[in-house]
This record gives sequence, structure tokens and C-alpha cells, in this order.
Amino acid sequence: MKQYKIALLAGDGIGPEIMNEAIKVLKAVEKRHADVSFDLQEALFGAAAYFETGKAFPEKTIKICDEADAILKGTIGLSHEQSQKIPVDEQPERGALLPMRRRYNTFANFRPVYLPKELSFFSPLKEEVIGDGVDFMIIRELVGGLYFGEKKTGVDANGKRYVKELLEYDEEQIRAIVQVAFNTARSRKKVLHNIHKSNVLKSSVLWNEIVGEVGQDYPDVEVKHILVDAAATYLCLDPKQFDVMVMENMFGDILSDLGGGILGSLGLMPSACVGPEKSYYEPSHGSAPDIAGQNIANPYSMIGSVALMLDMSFGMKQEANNLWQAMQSVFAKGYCTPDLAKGRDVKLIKTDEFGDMVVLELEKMPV
Ligand SMILES: NC(=O)c1ccc[n+]([C@@H]2O[C@H](COP(=O)([O-])OP(=O)(O)OC[C@H]3O[C@@H](n4cnc5c(N)ncnc54)[C@H](O)[C@@H]3O)[C@@H](O)[C@H]2O)c1
Ligand SMILES: CC(C)[C@H](C(=O)O)[C@@H](O)C(=O)O
Ligand SMILES: [Mg+2]
Repeated sequence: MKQYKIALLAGDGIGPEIMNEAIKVLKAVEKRHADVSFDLQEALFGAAAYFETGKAFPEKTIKICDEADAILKGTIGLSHEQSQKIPVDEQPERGALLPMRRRYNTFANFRPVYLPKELSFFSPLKEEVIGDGVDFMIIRELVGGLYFGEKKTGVDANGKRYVKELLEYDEEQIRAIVQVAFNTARSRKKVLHNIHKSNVLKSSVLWNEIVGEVGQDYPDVEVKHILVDAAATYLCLDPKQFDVMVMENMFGDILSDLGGGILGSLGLMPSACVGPEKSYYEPSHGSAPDIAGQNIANPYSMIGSVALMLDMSFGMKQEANNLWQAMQSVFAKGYCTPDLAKGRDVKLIKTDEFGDMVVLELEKMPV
């Protein structure tokens, strides 16, 4: 019997709603595999944890995460106005999410941008651009760069407030993510788009040097260098040219949300945050305060994160594929949540109905 302990951090906003669907799916998967058991451990995280305990990443949650085989996270964060009620360093992003990334050194963030041909109408891009669908992987460095560099705020001699925020990397950090990217490219179409800004940033100059060095070990992978600003344009004009893209933390944050735009909703963006010993899985998007509590969020990103966890942490590749297929089948039958409907002739469903339908589809598939 394989027993996996999973920490479940529902978080804030739509987090608990989409996490419910993940739990539903995990229980369905467990039922299908007599030799697998999931020990699900729910814990407070984010603003929900702060209001209850005074800490956004409380000790009790840390312990549960430390002891887990993998962590499944919903979404954290409040609306801009609500955030102001929490001291800056305890706001869920700085107080919970970044500390978790640092604690488990989850340096490799995989953000798949996938839309099959049949669902290309979800995209706001024109038929001639997106008609064949898209399938590329954004690999974002997740524990370095501007996010984790030294920060200083103060008042200068003239009484002006200032801030300094450093974009820091050492070669080891860059090498680690670049190797992950080359390995991923090797397992796919053997093309790696290296996204950088070496015309301005010294950090990109070192980054590109390392890409060149690591590339020596991957003569079978073609590297294409693109400046990050141009990459944003190409993602709109011709996203099909991409297969694997690698980039530093901040670039990856921004371009992966553009990925959600290409697909038609951030609700289609799951992710895996992989560390040397522990990985965690989360939607790429935020807590969507504008739709929270209405049972209308798209849980695809959350259930997709479950699929990534099954595949990458538990080696259950076939079941992960079944889960992707089950979700596509729900869409193929004309159902979707309002984020994807946009006035089209579709059958509108709620968050929990999507989860129910995914389970029904899954149950039809051979184990
Ligand atoms: N990893 C995380 O937990 C994470 C990621 C990004 C943002 N945040 C936080 O989330 C909060 C809100 O940020 P924001 O509004 O800028 O971004 P957001 O990603 O929460 O929402 C942007 C837009 O996308 C929509 N959206 C997002 N996920 C959706 C889903 N599953 N189904 C349907 N629609 C969806 C929202 O309704 C909104 O219109 C902020 O506090 C931010 O810091 C957290
Ligand atoms: C919430 C925030 C700290 C986070 C980030 O910027 O990394 C989010 O936007 C993401 O993309 O995971
Ligand atoms: Mg982001």
C-alpha cells in the first residue's frame, strides 16, 4: 500500500471553493486505486490563518507541511483594500507564500499553457492565431531574483523616501533552473526559448552565460534567445512557436498571467512548484476576490494542480492523464464556468458541478 500525506492549504477568496473540488477528485482517485491511500491534512494558510492565529504561515501549518509528502495549495490574498488591514510583512504573499517557497526551496515552477484545438474558441485570440490550440510550458525560477533579493527602505539626507530592491542570483541558482529547462525541452520538442533582458540587466548577462554553459551538455536542444519585452508580443502574435520557455522569477510571474490571457482565463492555469525534497502545487492565479463565495470559480487550475501532483510527486502518470482527459471531456460536452462562457452558447455550470462532472468522467475510465 502506498500512503501519501498531503497538506491541503485552501487559503483565501476562491481558495476553499476550488480546494473542495480538488478534495472530491482526490477521494475519487483513491477509490479507484486499492493500493493507494491519501492522508489529507487541512491547515490554515494566508489571510485566513492570519485572522485566526496572527500568523499567515502558523507553526501548526508549517509542521503539517514539513511532514507531508506533497502540499496542495489553493489561493491566498485579499483585495487591495482588505490587504491594508494586515501589516505589510504579514500580508499573505510576504507572510505565507514566499516563506513557503523559500522553506522548501521550490525553485522550479512549471506553468503549462495548454488548450487543445477543439477548445481554441476559449481564447480571445483570432482563429488564424490559435485555431490549432497551444501547448507550451513556462518554466519560472521561483526562489530568487527581485522577489528574494535584499530590500531596503528609508529616508535620504534630503528627506526623500526611497526604496532599494535587488535582483540577486548566483550561478548555482541559475544553473539549477536552466538544467531543469533543458531536461524538459529534451523530453518535449527539443527547443528552448530563453527569455532575458541582457540589453539592460546584468543578471540576464550572467543568466545567458549559464544557459550557454549548460547548453554544451544538451547539443540536441536548440536554444532561442528572446528579450522579455519582445516575448510578450510574440506570445500574442504567435504563441504556437513556443514549446519550453525559461525565465527568471519576475518575468515568469508576468508572462505566465499572459498565458492565462491566451487561454481565455486564469482559471485554466495550474502549476507545480518543485523543490529538491518537497514540491507544492497551486493554481497560477490569485484568490479572485471579485468572484469569491459565489461558487462560480473555475476549478480546472486546482484540479490540474492535483494532476501535476499525481504525476510529479506520486508517479501516477496514467491517472494524471485520465484527470486531464476527464476535464477536457467536460468542456467537450459544452459545459464551462462563467469565466469561459463570455456570452457564448455554452452550458453554464458552477464550481462544484464541474468537480462532480470530472469525477463522473474519471469513473468511466479504466484504471
Ligand atoms: N499563488 C497565489 O495564491 C496568488 C497568485 C496571484 C495573486 N494572488 C493574490 O490574489 C489576490 C487577487 O489578485 P488579482 O485580483 O490581481 O488576481 P487574480 O488572479 O486573483 O484574479 C485576476 C482575474 O482572474 C479571474 N480569475 C482568477 N482565477 C480564476 C478562476 N479560477 N476562475 C475564474 N476566474 C478566475 C478573477 O476573477 C479576476 O478577474 C491578490 O491579493 C494577490 O496577491 C495570489
Ligand atoms: C501572490 C504572488 C506573490 C505570486 C507571485 O508573484 O509569485 C503570484 O502572483 C504567482 O504568480 O504565484
Ligand atoms: Mg502571478
